[in-house]
Amino acid sequence: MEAKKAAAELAVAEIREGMIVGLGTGSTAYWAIQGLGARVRNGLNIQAVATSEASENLAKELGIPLIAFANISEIDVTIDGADEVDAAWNLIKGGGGALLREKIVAFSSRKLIIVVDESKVVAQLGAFPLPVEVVKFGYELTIRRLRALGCKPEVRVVDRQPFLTDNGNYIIDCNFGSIPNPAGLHQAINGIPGVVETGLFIGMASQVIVGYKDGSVERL
Ligand SMILES: O=C[C@H](O)[C@H](O)[C@H](O)COP(=O)(O)O
Repeated sequence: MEAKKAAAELAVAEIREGMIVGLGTGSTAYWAIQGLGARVRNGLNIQAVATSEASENLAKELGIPLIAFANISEIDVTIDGADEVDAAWNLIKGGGGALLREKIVAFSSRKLIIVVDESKVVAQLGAFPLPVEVVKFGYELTIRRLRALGCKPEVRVVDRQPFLTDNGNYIIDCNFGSIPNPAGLHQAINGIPGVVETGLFIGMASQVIVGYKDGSVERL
């Protein structure tokens, strides 16, 4: 917890008066939203957009003002977590199932700050099963096409029910073991009809902040 919190707090320190801020999802982004809430209570004037219903609810509880997407063209800074980060700052995201909204928000963000603890930093992506969001229609066929790309795909199940994203879709966790060519794989998966988006974030991170168990933090 200390590692995630320390990384999140350093990211929150970069938020300035008047910014539009993207709120990530997950246990590390949670600390960033808490930190932002504290700064808002101390008078910081910002507006936020959220990458999940959970983060939106948390922002509301903390009194962080939210702005509709219709009223903005760009987000100044988004702070979000990741499941894996490689040396080129390519990411696997979606462990919490929020990858589609996260990618939509990240794509329109001038700056994407990724906050992780040290366990997420890897030499090569792929030990963490890659989350892929797919529509329900024909998902059995979509899974076969995913398997043909060399992974062991599994429909994500929570409480013995297929997990549904905030968008009403399934998540297929694709265990590749290792992903030597993240950009190529992202393209191949997104080429399968039925796939909505992959959890591979290629060249999107502008900054990576790593927290360590002893509470220290490092910018990569
Ligand atoms: O869908 C969830 C997101 O991509 C999270 O940012 C990611 O899974 C990391 O979450 P956490 O900070 O809880 O490890």
